Amino acid sequence: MYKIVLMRHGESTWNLANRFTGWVDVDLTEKGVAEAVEAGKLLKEAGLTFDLAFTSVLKRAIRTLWGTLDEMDLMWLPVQHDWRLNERHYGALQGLNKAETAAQYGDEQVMVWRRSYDTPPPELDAADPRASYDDPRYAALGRNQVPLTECLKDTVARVIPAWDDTIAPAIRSGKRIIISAHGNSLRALIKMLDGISDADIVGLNIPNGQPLVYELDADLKPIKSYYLGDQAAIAAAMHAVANQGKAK
Ligand SMILES: O=C(O)[C@H](O)COP(=O)(O)O
Repeated sequence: MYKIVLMRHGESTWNLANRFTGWVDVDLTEKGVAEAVEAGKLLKEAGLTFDLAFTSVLKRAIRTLWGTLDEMDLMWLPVQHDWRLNERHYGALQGLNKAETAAQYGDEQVMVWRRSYDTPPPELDAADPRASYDDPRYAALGRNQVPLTECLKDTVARVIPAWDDTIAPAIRSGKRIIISAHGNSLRALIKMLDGISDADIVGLNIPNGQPLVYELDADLKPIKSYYLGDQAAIAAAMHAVANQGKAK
């Protein structure tokens, strides 16, 4: 049996401001930093430790990992940064307030943009300075690999190869791993692991900074999964994430 840990980054400045973030590289709030440390405490209490970490190329996930590993006295751990673990690209919505967007376009439309499996938000213009073409962290990617928007299906199409190419082989080789990533890149991974349908994935919301343990069998199929920490607080946090896209 293998045990792996998935964790969404702690609260970011744009989580606090309720803005669509996607590939925008915003930092953690003080609360987000504290959540990362608290996650480290929970992991230690659960008797978990790691040999290798995976994260995205966005600082909210990286800094969360740092805070957690620091608390666990594991700052020496090898870390693989992979753009394929980035948040889902939120297209032209990036930077907009979610509740204001719902007030303008309606809760239903925003729900489609946030949670439908295969309808992406409106695309960024390729000439928009917010496009990531010139960002050095994506220099190795072809222009057609740098998204201007993504639906969850598009995110699945990059997260699963990251799992197959690097994460799954590391687990099979016996490495105890933690993945610090994002709400929607983790939804993509969990969809695959748990075999969740395109319709049912709409209802899955991931709270910030809470370690999610997956116990996997020899074929890397989940035996069970559970969040560490205060279960009522976690349920409330998931509910709050679900409601972020509603007009106030
Ligand atoms: O990119 C974002 O805005 C969030 O990290 C995830 O947002 P969502 O829960 O609205 O998809």
